[in-house]
Amino acid sequence: MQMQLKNISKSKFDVQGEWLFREIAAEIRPNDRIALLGGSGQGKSTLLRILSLLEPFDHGTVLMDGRSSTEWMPQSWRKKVTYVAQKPIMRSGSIAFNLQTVSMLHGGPFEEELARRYMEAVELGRADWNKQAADLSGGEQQRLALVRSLMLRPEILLLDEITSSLDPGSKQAVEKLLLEWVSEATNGAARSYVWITHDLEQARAVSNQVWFMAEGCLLERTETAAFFQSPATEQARVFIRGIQEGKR
Ligand SMILES: Nc1ncnc2c1ncn2[C@@H]1O[C@H](COP(=O)(O)OP(=O)(O)OP(=O)(O)O)[C@@H](O)[C@H]1O
Repeated sequence: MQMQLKNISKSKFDVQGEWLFREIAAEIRPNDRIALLGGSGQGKSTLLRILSLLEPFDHGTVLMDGRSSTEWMPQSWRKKVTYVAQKPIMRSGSIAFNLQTVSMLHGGPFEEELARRYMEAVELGRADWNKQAADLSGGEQQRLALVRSLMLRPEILLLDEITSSLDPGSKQAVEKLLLEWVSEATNGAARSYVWITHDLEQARAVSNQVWFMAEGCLLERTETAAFFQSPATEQARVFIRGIQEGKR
């Protein structure tokens, strides 16, 4: 699955004639592992929500396999491209009910073995499936939401700070699972992800490319090692230094 972003622009909702971001041009190719980096409020989440057709945009075109998003049924698009939010939304009911949501929505059989494998991989293997999802901790909900998204068998995952509430052990488990996931295929089609993170160690570990947003633009789009060794822009240098100094 190949996605192309052709000059996507989004205006600020509160200021006429001003842009949240402008003319974002990029592509997501099979097997891409992209870390989307940038300061707070750049519109990274908004961009991912746009790419999963959860939000409109003002200018430009998004294409999947050469067809514009306007030619796709949103449900068909979202079956291939799944956005995983930072704040998980649980359906009221049990863990089992939440896991079965996907098959209910798509009218297919519930793939229990797959669900158990993913739950195990995110260290929720011992969870009681009869427990109310609302009673899980924030980090547990975050992992359950990821498993639910994986059950959709997407080809492109758009991950929005999905380990922000996790302890280091669970965070590593999620990273390992997603690295395995992206190396496998969905019905013969290669997978890819775009992963928003503020954790530079994580970006290094999970990505082979970086998209860096600043000043309302996609300022850098480069191979991960090159981005960290010698960022091309002053903005990226300041951004990396700022995070590193914040950690000391
Ligand atoms: N049209 C718009 N759509 C969405 N957000 C907008 C818009 N116009 C202005 N904003 C503001 O821009 C910011 C965009 O937030 P968004 O979550 O997309 O950024 P982000 O880069 O993901 O930030 P963070 O790293 O803090 O999560 C918010 O402060 C929001 O209020």
